[in-house]
Amino acid sequence: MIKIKVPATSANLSVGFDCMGMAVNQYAYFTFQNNSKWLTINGCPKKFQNENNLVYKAFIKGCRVLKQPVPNVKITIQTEVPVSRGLGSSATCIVGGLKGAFEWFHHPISKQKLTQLAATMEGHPDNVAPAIYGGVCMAFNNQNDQVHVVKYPVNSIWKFLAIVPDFKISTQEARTVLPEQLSYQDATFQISHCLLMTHAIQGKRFSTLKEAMQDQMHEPFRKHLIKGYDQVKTITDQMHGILYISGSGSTLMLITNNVNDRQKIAKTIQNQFKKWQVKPISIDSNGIQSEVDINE
Ligand SMILES: Nc1ncnc2c1ncn2[C@@H]1O[C@H](COP(=O)(O)OP(=O)(O)O)[C@@H](O)[C@H]1O
Ligand SMILES: N[C@@H](CCOP(=O)(O)O)C(=O)O
Repeated sequence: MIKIKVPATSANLSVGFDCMGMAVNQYAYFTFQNNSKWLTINGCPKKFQNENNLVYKAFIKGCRVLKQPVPNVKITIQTEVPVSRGLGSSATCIVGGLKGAFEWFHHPISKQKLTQLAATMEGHPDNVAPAIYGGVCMAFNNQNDQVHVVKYPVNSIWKFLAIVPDFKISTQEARTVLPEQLSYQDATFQISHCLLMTHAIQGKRFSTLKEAMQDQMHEPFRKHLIKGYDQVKTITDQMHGILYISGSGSTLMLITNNVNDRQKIAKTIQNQFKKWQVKPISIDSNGIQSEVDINE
């Protein structure tokens, strides 16, 4: 049996639209086994238990890349990553399915190649890169469509809180609200703030990270999709927190520099949003893990 563990990811990190992401300690587990039927998929909502399942599609893509026939397979999914909440559930499926195919045919695959294939399926590399490498990553495709990944160190002072609303936002839909063009002024603002952010997360200064995490590229257009955003932003601003929309939402990610503030903010938000999940989260530094169990 092939067992694969893929971390959830929080993409964009405020000012790194489509190129920055962070792996976090919530996981999707996928197993791939021989099957007498052509396909069985367990452990996910009924509507995903068919050939359109993203894990299976990625598995097929992996088989095609290897020029191998698609085998009969039983896929079991067990996941802590909520669907369409901006925590990279689709990236876990794509990365897990591709890796599953390479393991199936005992074919090693480099992290770079896996990122390349996964980013092509996902359409942007900012979730798949940290899901594969772990930590905070910057990733982009160059003009020859080769993916570049850089992993940034993060100071252990930063504490994270995932604020997960009780409603979904599909990434596809959240991309339709973005404008088609950006002015030079906004581009300069964004580049400078993203550079500052990559510097600030390595350091300890709260005011520098807060200054850096002011996005102009997607949050102003997406925040209206998240009912409660303004309320949460007011609380976090007043209580020594930094807030950004995780991926395309609906999750809001809070950053503080001490666990006491994080706990107080969590309590205040949970009191006002009883149906939301408010949970401390930390960085996963390993990325995808896989093992083949020959006894199962
Ligand atoms: N557990 C799962 N089983 C099957 N498909 C899943 C699962 N989790 C996510 N997906 C796929 O990923 C899609 C959600 O992707 P997306 O809207 O980008 O949200 P997210 O921000 O969570 O990545 C789902 O519509 C489905 O196709
Ligand atoms: N850069 C993408 C990231 C989407 O992340 P997800 O976790 O919501 O799938 C975007 O902002 O559209």
